[in-house]
Amino acid sequence: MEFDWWQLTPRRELFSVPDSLAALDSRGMAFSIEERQAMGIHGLLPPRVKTQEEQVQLCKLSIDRYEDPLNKYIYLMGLLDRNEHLFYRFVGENVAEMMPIVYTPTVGLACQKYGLVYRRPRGLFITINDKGYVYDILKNWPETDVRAIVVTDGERILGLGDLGACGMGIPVGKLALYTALAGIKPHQCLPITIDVGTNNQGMLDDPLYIGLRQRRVRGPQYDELIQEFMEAVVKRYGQNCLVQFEDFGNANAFRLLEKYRGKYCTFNDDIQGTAAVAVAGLLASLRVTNKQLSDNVIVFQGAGEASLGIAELCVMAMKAEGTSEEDARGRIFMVDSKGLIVKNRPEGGLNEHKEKFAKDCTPIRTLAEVVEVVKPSVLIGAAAIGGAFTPSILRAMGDNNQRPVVFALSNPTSKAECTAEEAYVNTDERAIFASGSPFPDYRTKDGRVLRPGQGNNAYIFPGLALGILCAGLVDVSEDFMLLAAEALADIVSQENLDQGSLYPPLEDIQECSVKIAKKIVEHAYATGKASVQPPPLDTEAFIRSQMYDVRYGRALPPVYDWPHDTPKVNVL
Ligand SMILES: NC(=O)C1=CN([C@@H]2O[C@H](COP(=O)(O)OP(=O)(O)OC[C@H]3O[C@@H](n4cnc5c(N)ncnc54)[C@H](O)[C@@H]3O)[C@@H](O)[C@H]2O)C=CC1
Ligand SMILES: CC(=O)C(=O)O
Ligand SMILES: [Mg+2]
Repeated sequence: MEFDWWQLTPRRELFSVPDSLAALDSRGMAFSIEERQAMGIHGLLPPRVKTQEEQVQLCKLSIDRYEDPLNKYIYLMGLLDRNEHLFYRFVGENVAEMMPIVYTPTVGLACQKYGLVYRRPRGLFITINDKGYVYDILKNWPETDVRAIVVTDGERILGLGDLGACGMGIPVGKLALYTALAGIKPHQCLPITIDVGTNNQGMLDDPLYIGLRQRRVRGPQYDELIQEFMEAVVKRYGQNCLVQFEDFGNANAFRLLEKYRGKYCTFNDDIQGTAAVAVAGLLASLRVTNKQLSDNVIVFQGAGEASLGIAELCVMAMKAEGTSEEDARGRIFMVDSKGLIVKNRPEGGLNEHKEKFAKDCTPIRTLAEVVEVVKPSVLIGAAAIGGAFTPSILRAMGDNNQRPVVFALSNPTSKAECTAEEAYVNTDERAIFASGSPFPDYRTKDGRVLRPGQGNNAYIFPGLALGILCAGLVDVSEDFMLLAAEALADIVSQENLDQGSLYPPLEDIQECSVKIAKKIVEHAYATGKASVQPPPLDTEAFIRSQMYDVRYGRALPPVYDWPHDTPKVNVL
């Protein structure tokens, strides 16, 4: 005899009508008939029951209907608002296609138009006017079990400059990758924008601008707000809550990293995460060039967060090869907006970070001249000057090296120093190329397909964060960054290298995150820095057990979270 679904008592008392309508979104037509009955939502959905796989196919059809990437972004964010499981499954199964939308380059466009694309609340805004009340604002966030925060003050959004409160797209996008690429549970992630104003006149004049209409507050007021924020995070979520600093302006990024590292569970993604992904690419390139890192001469276009972070980690990696610090620094040349960084620069103005790489020679003004004089084997761009690697610079790299290494790391695509095609065409297809934003495959004259890898910190921060959370690591010291770089480089296969990529394919990025996390956790225990006790018997199994399951769970009976009033420490 067939079961009569109507015999189940609808549990209407648990859901008001708006509740049930909102609940519908969480899995839509995937609710079984039994679930629909029990939840009192029978009839509110079309009769057919769909599998999540079928829903994923519908997502693909839906997003493909949009030509404009910003519309694809709006579609994806809408999906995230409605149905988290489906969003993460869809993005996770289509990483190569969806990352350019959730992340660079489209997220840059979304930030520039955030007032236009903003639909529903996502993340917390803390303004300079909230000084004294930051903890109260954190208390307004409905989730109590937050383990990871990505915070920006919007001053240097990708290479697009100061976008003020519209920078919120970046923490939202980065944390979407925390879950999509490393399985960190979405409810444990909190995007935050600290709004102290913006110096971007275009934003201030824009009727759609969503932030405070004032110029940036700097000095003690700013520092006090950030300090209050850090303390409030610990008070609300515990000392193991990770705070990833993202897209702060140069001066604040370095200052705040120095101030908070070792005292709070924090890292700066633009300085440290970028360093790890670039060094991973360089380590992988050594298998093509048959060199040691210390055999290379590296020129950086840009001497900011990304470049200095990479340069310092290169020094660490060269020292690990047995090279002295002096020799290592001697192999690294940095070019900023005023030219090659040299001692006794007439204009002065070298900060302590740049000073360490200053060369004892006469000033050289342009990158082209530096390349001509220094003859680098590696050229790395992170100055947000689109097209800075001109065809003649690339040709010089090709003339001076059998396999020149060229990294165009600036984001978004419009700021890339050169395209993959330009790098290949101007070096007789000998360049070993990577870029911050994705470039399409390139077909060589003899018909091979080169798949340029994406040298983007997205290969690092999700796995790094997963490892930090699983180990309960608070002091994210530089050895963890080198370890993450080595772990990522180790994953690169000969096939990847043969296809011109220094990174594993984006399709494998979730597995990369687990491998990076494993190394982080093992090192945290080996160095006595892990606070989760006892140590797991099987590290990888433990990590996997903590990860978010994109499949729908059972909808019956309704599950209510235990009300955590106090932060839970060390338990994922
Ligand atoms: N691929 C990746 O994972 C990452 C890429 N980036 C990208 O790197 C770029 C720079 O970011 P940050 O280093 O954080 O910025 P930053 O503001 O700290 O540094 C920019 C540097 O570029 C230099 N610069 C400006 N104009 C120049 C010119 N005409 N010639 C030479 N140098 C010049 C500045 O003097 C400064 O040293 C951005 O486009 C950002 O999106 C940043 C972090 C990660
Ligand atoms: C990728 C990244 O963090 C940036 O471009 O700022
Ligand atoms: Mg960044």
